[in-house]
Amino acid sequence: MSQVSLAKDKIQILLLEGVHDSAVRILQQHGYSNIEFLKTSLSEAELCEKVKDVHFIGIRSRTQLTAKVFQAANKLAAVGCFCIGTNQVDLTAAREHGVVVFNAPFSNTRSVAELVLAEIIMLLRRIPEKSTAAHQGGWDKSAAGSFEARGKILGIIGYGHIGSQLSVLAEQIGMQVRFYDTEDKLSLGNALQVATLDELLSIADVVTLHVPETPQTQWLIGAEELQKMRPGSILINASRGTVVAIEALADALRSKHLGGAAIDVFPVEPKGNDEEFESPLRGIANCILTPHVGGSTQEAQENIGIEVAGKLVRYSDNGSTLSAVNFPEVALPTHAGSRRLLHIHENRPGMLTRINQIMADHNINVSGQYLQTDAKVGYVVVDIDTPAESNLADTVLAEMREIPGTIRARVLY
Ligand SMILES: NC(=O)c1ccc[n+]([C@@H]2O[C@H](COP(=O)([O-])OP(=O)(O)OC[C@H]3O[C@@H](n4cnc5c(N)ncnc54)[C@H](O)[C@@H]3O)[C@@H](O)[C@H]2O)c1
Ligand SMILES: O=C(O)CC[C@@H](O)C(=O)O
Repeated sequence: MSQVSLAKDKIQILLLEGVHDSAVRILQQHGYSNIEFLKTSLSEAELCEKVKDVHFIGIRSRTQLTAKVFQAANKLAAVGCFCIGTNQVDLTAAREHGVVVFNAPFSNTRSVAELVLAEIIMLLRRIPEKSTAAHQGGWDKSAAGSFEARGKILGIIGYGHIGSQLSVLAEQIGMQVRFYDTEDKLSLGNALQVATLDELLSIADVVTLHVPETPQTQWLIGAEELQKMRPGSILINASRGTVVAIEALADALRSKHLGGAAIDVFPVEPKGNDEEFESPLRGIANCILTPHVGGSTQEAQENIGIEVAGKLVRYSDNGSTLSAVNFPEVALPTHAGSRRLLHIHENRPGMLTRINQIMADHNINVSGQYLQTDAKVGYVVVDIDTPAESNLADTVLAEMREIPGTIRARVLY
């Protein structure tokens, strides 16, 4: 057996932020037993120390994988984001270090959509403040300021997986859906796309945000945009905390320009359940504050665990990068009966020729070859017919590593 391919029990896996047990189960079922499981996230300094020996890391939304962390992570092959958002990972730095990043693009979509639908109804009925009053011994039995959702206009910003799923659910309770997206989107049911954000803000009774965190969505909703919303209307944000200027929102709620808000994500979130949550929104009436739990249901977390752990296993066992978010995608058949070599390199001309020259020099029979590139990175997978006990794969790997522009190369177990 090759000296350079790592036995599965030597492959170190670090799972952070209490990812669901289903992830551990899947990894163990596939022979990966060297798993460290932590309930919390780690700071950059802690990560830089910890990742030195780690081959695979699993995180959720709190752990920041910065360029510095990738610099320290010499052995890291892949990152699994056990969530939808990948803004917490420096995807460029990961790619430059040959680290493949996976996520779960729709495992918690339904959970977020259901929570937002519930919040729409609760806020239109002013339930948060009535409930708070009742807990304090009050009895606010009144219809003033309480409305049905039926017939109201729901304005969705970002009509992707979550936005469009919510659109379907909201129509089922009689809401009229309008949406704004920077891309042309297929409208589901009777929903209609509007041309500008301003138009959406000026017509909607409820505005809800479902955009990713990008430079374009940072502070997308500030004081000016809030002023453009209809008096008494409602704002919901379960996307990312940097999308809404939170002080401006607090002002708009205190002045009663807005009738209510539900916020699940914040510019700064506590690192763990023991840290105090600070926000200018605390104590404001008709404002639901939730601790970033839009996707936190048993169903979603279990599915995410299975999906992302499965992607890590397929990459580790087979080299498959299908659905990676920062890497050329290659879907590969299994490689029973051959040794599989992976070569990740800067996308320069002539790389494949050089790899094939090494095979020719050793008179190796190549039984399969796969190449995928993007603007920056090339990914070549080569299956070679060589007996398991031969050290030829090690020799070839060593020579492949010498090719200028090589980022990372390995031979699969
Ligand atoms: N609160 C939670 O627990 C939770 C759970 C899951 C996802 N999220 C967040 O929700 C976001 C959306 O998830 P999704 O699965 O629907 O993503 P998605 O990629 O399917 O959809 C995002 C949509 O936003 C649109 N968009 C991008 N920039 C825009 C802009 N500037 N203006 C208008 N539209 C814009 C895109 O074209 C796309 O249609 C995720 O990126 C994540 O940050 C939060
Ligand atoms: O579970 C999490 O930490 C994040 C959930 C959500 O924001 C996501 O991006 O999927």
